[in-house]
Amino acid sequence: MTTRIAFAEQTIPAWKRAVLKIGSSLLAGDGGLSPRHAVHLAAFVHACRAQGREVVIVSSGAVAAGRAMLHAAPRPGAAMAERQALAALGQAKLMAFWQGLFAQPVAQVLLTHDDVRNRRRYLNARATLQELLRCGALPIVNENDTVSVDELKLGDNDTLGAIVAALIDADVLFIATDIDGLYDRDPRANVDARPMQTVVAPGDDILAMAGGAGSAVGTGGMRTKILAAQRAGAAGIDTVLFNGTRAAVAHALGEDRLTGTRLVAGRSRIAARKHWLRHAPVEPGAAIVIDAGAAAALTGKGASLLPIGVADARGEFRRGDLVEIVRADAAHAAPVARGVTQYSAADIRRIARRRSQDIESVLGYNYGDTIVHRDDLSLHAANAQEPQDV
Ligand SMILES: Nc1ncnc2c1ncn2[C@@H]1O[C@H](COP(=O)(O)OP(=O)(O)O)[C@@H](O)[C@H]1O
Ligand SMILES: N[C@@H](CCC(=O)OP(=O)(O)O)C(=O)O
Repeated sequence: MTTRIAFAEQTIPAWKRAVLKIGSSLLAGDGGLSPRHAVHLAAFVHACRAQGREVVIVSSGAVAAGRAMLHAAPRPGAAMAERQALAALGQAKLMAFWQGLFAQPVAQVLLTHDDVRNRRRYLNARATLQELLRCGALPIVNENDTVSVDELKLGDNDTLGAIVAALIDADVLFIATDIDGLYDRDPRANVDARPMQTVVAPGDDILAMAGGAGSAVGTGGMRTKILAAQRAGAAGIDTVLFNGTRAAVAHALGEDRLTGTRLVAGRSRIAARKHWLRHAPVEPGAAIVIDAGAAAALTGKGASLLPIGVADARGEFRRGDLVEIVRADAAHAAPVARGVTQYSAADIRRIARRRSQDIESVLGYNYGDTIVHRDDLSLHAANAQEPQDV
């Protein structure tokens, strides 16, 4: 009998914020949700939080939980409406299941494709997740299956994990599954499949190694995990695949020791973000108009843009749009920078030249002290004092 070659242990870089995606294959037992593997994953999350690290869970399992409530068997190819109904039945069970494994409050976050495609909803989802982390809750994300018809569907929770990782600016995406990691061939069909321990910038050759789901409850298989790693990598985020059925593996991971596959992003997070800021289309005709003092603060001090240095807003744009930042004095006509605005044009006209502390009293609400945060801002080449990527 041939024994499959085992993965060796490797150290992964220290991280502060992570997404942990947990597949149905780890949660669904014979009679619905089973804590058998989940307890080890909960212990991993607990250990990370005890070290001051932040974790957002992306958990599958609603469909499997709903199915168990109806005592129905898995049906590959079940109609969309059937899966949606099962998810609606099982989602509350899934949250109760996780709450039973954690002392701190868990928070349910359900997302569809629309929530991340639409810039404003994206920002609102991000703000909610950040606030949940700040107040010490444990966010547990799933796809909002009830309303996810084809064009809204993210498709699988591996993709959702990558999207959430980018959304919260995570350092790493952990994907817990029922196999030790990525092999160079589908290990179900090939006993001599070889472990892939570290892959830098996984491309199509790596995708070609990955097959479909391994169980009746899993949906995407290794292929969607590699696609998720590519998506996370485009945002500069590493992905780690590990076997969530093995308590010792989950325990070691809490100490940055990995037995599994590390898929390393081909670019840094800052480079990915700056690249997007520099190349994404801006709102046509829209600009935030700033004074000379603000221009000096942005270009010379690397500061965020505050309302005190804003003179006006040009054109119409909404919170979350990417807009040009220009100087009020006609002698400096070229744009200074571009950035993602936290406030709409209408709001900016009302809070221009005001102190950040006054935003709330002027608008009746506030989205923070800055009009454009430093991280959401890219200086134009003529002003840039930071290296430009391509
Ligand atoms: N090249 C490969 N390396 C590792 N696993 C693979 C590969 N190709 C296909 N698989 C299958 O992918 C399965 C994991 O995906 P899936 O069943 O969707 O689980 P989950 O519910 O955790 O998302 C494994 O059990 C394995 O059978
Ligand atoms: N949203 C679905 C999960 C879909 C999914 O991608 O499942 P899996 O392949 O097990 O991660 C559910 O909660 O059942």
